[in-house]
Amino acid sequence: MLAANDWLTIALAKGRILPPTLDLFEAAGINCDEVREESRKLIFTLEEHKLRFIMAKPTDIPTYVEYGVADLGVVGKDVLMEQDKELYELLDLGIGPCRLSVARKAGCEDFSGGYVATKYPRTAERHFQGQGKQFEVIKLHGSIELAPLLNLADVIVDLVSTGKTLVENNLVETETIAYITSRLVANPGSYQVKGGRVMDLVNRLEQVLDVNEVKPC
Ligand SMILES: Nc1ncnc2c1ncn2[C@@H]1O[C@H](COP(=O)(O)OP(=O)(O)OP(=O)(O)O)[C@@H](O)[C@H]1O
Ligand SMILES: O=P(O)(O)OC[C@H]1O[C@H](OP(=O)(O)OP(=O)(O)O)[C@H](O)[C@@H]1O
Repeated sequence: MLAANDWLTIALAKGRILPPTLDLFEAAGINCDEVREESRKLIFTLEEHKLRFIMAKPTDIPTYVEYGVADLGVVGKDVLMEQDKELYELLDLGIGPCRLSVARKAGCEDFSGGYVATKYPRTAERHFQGQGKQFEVIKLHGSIELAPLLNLADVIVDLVSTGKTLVENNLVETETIAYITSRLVANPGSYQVKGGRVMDLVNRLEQVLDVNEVKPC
């Protein structure tokens, strides 16, 4: 008989990375139909696989995993870099490819210092401190591209994928800080105690990723 700790709880990010995450789990043999249905349910129990999915905001995923209420989580590298928690990063899932970049208004001078608007204050600080620039970070929660247009900030640090948002707002990308994809992360304690189950899932996902040949972004 399976022991209680043969159950795994996985925190999944609601939003744009949820559909490709479910695609991946399905390809690994885990039927996610119930999770895909339009619903306000936040916890899904998959008895057959002894899995529990919890649906959380992307930026909260590391917290659920850190405290061990989720054994595993799927979250963007952008969030992991910003929060820098003690989690094990087990797999690059290749989902949600984009880059974290610096951008400014087209035609403006290069950034030598000033105001930086971003959802990622710690990452931005590390970046500009490393360049020895004098700056002040303004934390925003979305539509970051507004900041330079309204002269709230000289530059932004934000995610770029197609580049459409920058182009449509007359902004230009000047530096790439990091290439981003979503990662499978583990609570270190869960990794020790539930190693067999965790590695079984990792192996299944790895096989799917091998078939799909995740390309570096
Ligand atoms: N334009 C994009 N293209 C591809 N991946 C992206 C893009 N924007 C964000 N991502 C990735 O998807 C993750 C989740 O983004 P999503 O837009 O769903 O949530 P969010 O805006 O960060 O959070 P919230 O919904 O709480 O505001 C990000 O952490 C990042 O890794
Ligand atoms: O290069 P693109 O393909 O245009 O994508 C980049 C945009 O996507 C994200 O915003 P999101 O859609 O999550 O909205 P938000 O501004 O509310 O965070 C990101 O913050 C950029 O604004």
